[in-house]
Amino acid sequence: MDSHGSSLDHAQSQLSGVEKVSCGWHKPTHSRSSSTASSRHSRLNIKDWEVMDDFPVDLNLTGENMQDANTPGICEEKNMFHVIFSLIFSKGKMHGALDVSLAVMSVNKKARHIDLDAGDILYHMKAKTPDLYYIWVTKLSAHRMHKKNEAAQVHNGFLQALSQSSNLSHKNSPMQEMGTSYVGEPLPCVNPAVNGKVSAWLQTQEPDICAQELTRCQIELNELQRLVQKLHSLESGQMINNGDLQRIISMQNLLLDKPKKKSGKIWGHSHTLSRAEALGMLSSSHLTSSAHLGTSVPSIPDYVSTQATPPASTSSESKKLHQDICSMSLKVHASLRTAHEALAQERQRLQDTWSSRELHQTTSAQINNLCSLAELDVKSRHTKIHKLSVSSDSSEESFRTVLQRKVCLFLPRIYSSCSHFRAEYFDACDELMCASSSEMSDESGLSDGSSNSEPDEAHAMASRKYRASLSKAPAKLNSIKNTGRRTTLPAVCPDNSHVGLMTILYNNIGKDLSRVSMPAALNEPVCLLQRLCEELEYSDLLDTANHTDDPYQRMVYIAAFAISGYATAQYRNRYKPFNPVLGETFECIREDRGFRYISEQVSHHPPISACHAESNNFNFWQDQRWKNKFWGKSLEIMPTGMVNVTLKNYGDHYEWNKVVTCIHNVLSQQRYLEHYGEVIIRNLKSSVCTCKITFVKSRYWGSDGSKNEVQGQVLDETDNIVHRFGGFWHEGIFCDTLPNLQCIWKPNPQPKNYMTYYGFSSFAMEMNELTPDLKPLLPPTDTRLRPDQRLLEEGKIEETDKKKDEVEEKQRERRKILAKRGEEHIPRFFRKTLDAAGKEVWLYNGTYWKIRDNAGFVNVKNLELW
Ligand SMILES: CC(C)CCC[C@@H](C)[C@H]1CC[C@H]2[C@@H]3CC=C4C[C@@H](O)CC[C@]4(C)[C@H]3CC[C@]12C
Repeated sequence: MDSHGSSLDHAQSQLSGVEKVSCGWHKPTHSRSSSTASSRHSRLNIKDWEVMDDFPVDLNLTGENMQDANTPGICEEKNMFHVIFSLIFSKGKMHGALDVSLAVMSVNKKARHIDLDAGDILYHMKAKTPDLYYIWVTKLSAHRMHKKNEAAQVHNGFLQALSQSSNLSHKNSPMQEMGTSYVGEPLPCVNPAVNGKVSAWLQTQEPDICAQELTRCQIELNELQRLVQKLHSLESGQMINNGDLQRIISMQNLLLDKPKKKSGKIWGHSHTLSRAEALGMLSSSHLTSSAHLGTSVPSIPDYVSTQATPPASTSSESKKLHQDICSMSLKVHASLRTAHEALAQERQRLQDTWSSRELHQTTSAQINNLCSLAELDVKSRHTKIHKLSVSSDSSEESFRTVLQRKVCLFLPRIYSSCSHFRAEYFDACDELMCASSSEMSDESGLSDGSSNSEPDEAHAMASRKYRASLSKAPAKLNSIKNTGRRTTLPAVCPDNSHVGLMTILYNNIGKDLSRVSMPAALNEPVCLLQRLCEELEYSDLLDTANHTDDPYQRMVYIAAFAISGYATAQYRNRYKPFNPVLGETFECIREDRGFRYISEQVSHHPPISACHAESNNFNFWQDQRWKNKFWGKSLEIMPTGMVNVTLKNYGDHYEWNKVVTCIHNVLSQQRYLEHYGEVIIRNLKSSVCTCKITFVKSRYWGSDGSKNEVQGQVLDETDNIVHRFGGFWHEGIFCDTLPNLQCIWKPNPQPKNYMTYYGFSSFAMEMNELTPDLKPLLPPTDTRLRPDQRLLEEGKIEETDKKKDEVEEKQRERRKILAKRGEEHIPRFFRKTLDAAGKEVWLYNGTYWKIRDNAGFVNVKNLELW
């Protein structure tokens, strides 16, 4: 390997901790969740982050001159990185690859972090030393630049190819068909070849606005050119040939260089005209006395006087011509402007099409490169919206807009809030940093930092085994039971693939996703309060736990319940739940499942939803708030609240955290959800056992079969594994250490045509149902009575949009009134308090069911929210 190559190896060996969630069966550290990592994160400064912006791309750069462009070693870079940047982090095995040039790259020099977001995969890396950080950033940047220039070349080649192939079609250009005279050579700025090709290209999708605009532009430009030529011929009178011109110019210069004293002071100072000025003078002066032209050359005084008093005979004609040229120029300008707009739209459309799967599968590598050009521009926008990430509990309203030099500002609390996922990342790094020398001598030069992780093969085997066992296990039948509730929605979901999310996000830079008002077509007819209730779909697992004497087995059921809440995400990535307004409530009484649930939006800034459910077997409560982090293509949602469950028979109080939910490819139709990180379940009433669940981050290089994997262990007081279980959060959980091998949980089958109904499960379909007998019992704040959500459910999209604006406006007004009075909104059914760890939590205050069961909401004062 050449010296460059070995330095790369060395660099690789030192680039630690490609972010990962370990796949092995290792024991959890019994420290309290992510607190140590959090404090470390909180020290990171927002202004230390920078999004590596697109390098200036010179469309004409060739492979050779790229070497000159201050980018030493580009060719070697190419060899080293090939088209993709390979990530190797386990004993020399190639584990993954991503196209660095298409990823959004953010760096933090101070912390030596490099993040690459390729939409499907999000890598967080940390260099061990500043030198290595520098080497890596330089290499990655150089590679990105190289790729972009390469793409630019392909783009040029593509255009050229188009121009050659459409020479014929150009002959029949619309302009000629319309009989426009086309005089002389084209204007340099309007290359008819390119124009013809572009319009030919665009015309394949007739009727195409771009083609029309361009045609009009071309016609106007030709008209303009005709006028200019007329002006020229008028001015020259077709009497001057090139030789004459030369002679005139040089003589003029001769005279000008030695101006007569008197005449040189005409403007009060001696004025030596430049060659260009001389030309201008000539063109004007010879208008004055065309009879002299070619035989005598006017002197400065002549010139000046002719400027002052142009002969009447020609002035009106030339004036008219000038006016025509002026108005035609204005027209051309306007046309070009609209053409530009049309092209911008066209580009967006192309980009959307590009995102569609079929195109991905069928296009050639060349087109691929061409599209990456469009991506270049998209990325500079990404840079600007990168800051869309924000902590929901930000006291500031806004995130800062990214600076022109693309410095990306992340709020520090994003880090301080980071869940296990980030915590693990840091732990992994630390581990690596300590591991040092032995790893450096490792042949691959890289380590995955998970020294205690199970070998890949064993892990793969285990997950295959779980999957096979799961597929054999029958689904629980409770979903098929007739509940007497509706089994479908009143209307199918709207197609929202046309909604340009990019524009929405771009126009809302600095706002939390939950605060961005989106078109109704992006919403699903449930709100977040209802979405939280959906986590109780498999409450039967809690019932089982409450009837399981063995505390370790009990824990297995609690763990399965914690995982089951994520299952619905599999089909729910196209729409966004409604954001509840402050004071909005939602109740859900399920006699069939034996629980009743109440939730309330208790805070608006930051948005916090609190909920509580009770049954004969358990109590369940949580307050959910989350922070978003936008990485350029993916959006990570980091919930911060804890989930609580108490079991009536054993007095257990389980508490656990939630993992990160990542919306991959958030801006495109390839959007999908992934959950990753670690959940630690503790029983606050007993230390007999704890449980650690790992939501395995998908490996890009893995087949789809490895997606959504979950593994867990129940550990005794001395950290011995008592039970192991695993599976997939969308397919089920299997435990092979229980007395009989058992499928502990399997999601209910989806209802018929679920994709035309927002991907809802049967349970979700039942959420917003409003029956006549229920209506009078609900408080007016109940989500079921929210008019915009109801309209959406009925498929009335336009009306929903209007109503949604009204509801949101009303909320703003209420807030203003409160602020004026210096008052604060006080939630009705939940109170804020501190838990044992000193964390702020929202607990049910017991009043909701009291009112409902006694006086009824019609007899008490309620908020009027809509
Ligand atoms: C722009 C739109 C159309 C994209 C779709 C965004 C959807 C997928 C997002 C918006 C809000 C998100 C939810 C916000 C909060 C939580 C609570 C957390 O504990 C689990 C994930 C969950 C439930 C998220 C799932 C994904 C979600 C529903």
